[in-house]
Amino acid sequence: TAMPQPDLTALRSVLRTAVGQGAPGAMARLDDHGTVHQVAVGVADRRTGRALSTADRFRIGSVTKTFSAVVLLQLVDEGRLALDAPVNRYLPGLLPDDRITVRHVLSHRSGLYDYSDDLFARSVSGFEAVRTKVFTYRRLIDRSLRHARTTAPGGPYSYSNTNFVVAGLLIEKLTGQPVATAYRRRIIEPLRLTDTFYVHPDTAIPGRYTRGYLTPDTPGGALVDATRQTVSWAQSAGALISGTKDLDTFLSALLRGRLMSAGALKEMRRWVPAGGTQSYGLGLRRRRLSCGISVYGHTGAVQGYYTYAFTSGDGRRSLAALANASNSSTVHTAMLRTLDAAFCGRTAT
Ligand SMILES: CC1(C)S[C@@H]2[C@H](NC(=O)CCCC[C@H](NC(=O)C[NH3+])C(=O)[O-])C(=O)N2[C@H]1C(=O)[O-]
Repeated sequence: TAMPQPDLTALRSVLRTAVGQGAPGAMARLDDHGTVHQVAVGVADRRTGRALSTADRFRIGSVTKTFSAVVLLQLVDEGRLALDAPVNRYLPGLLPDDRITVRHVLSHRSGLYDYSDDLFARSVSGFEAVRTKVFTYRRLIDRSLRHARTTAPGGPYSYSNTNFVVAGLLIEKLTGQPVATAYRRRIIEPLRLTDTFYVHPDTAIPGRYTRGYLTPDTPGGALVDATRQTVSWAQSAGALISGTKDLDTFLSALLRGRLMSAGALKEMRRWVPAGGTQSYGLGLRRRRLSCGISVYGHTGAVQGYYTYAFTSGDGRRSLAALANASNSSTVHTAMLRTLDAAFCGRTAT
């Protein structure tokens, strides 16, 4: 079925609402069959008042999980990884249960506890305690294993950053390279993503970027400039830096089958329920929108930055949206409506 025309008036209005709800800035880049629409509202820097631009780079949080899943599915295509093999076959002794498979990890059905729940129970002090810290993957996994598992392997979806730290370990073990090299050689260079970087443990965002602001838990508290951080608590689960153009390019290429075999993409799109109108595949979300259209991609929430990167089933209409705020359910709820404006158009309810 033909997709409704995007509603650019609604898109601009939604971004203004997000800024009205406390985000210093909000922006979106919509690539509709090659016709590009770009909207930016508010500021990239509260101190200087510099206007936000869709050319500004930002931290994409868990959209990183989709990049990590792509690398591992390419390794499946290369015959170097089996989705239904135990993780411990590749990383002997890592996990306390040989029944946890690679597929369980990539679909958040491993039962591994999410260590970040402990880290950020108190948003600002939790962030300040780790913002310049450098963790090893194994230290993060050790933090998770101190807790009981949330489900038996292969049980219901239960989102956990720990799963994509395991994914990072698998990438490094199977490629013999750091994840930065795997992202660069397998995705960034082939797609010419000139705004996409993995700089961990460096805290600086290369080139031109928007600052990111963490909303404190106490209502009315001062925003915290969270721009400078290692994101070492997340790494292969959330430390990539990118831009709106690159995210549109990446999601479109992914859904158009340019990053892996048709078989591997089919595996990536085997869905499990993930709450509400969402499903989860392998490092990939599917959201069914108010008009019944489903879109494919991932959201990201890292201190200071909310990212929304989704494309249509045929990969021909892609939206990348960003608010330089976080820990704000009102901003997040507003920003989710960029998807309805972009893909449902005037039929959005
Ligand atoms: C499932 C999510 C939303 S959370 C998960 C991951 N981000 C994190 O796990 C960081 C959570 C702390 C972020 C922080 N929140 C707090 O400190 C709350 N106490 C803030 O908002 O700045 C990511 O990114 N994912 C999003 C995803 O996949 O969409």
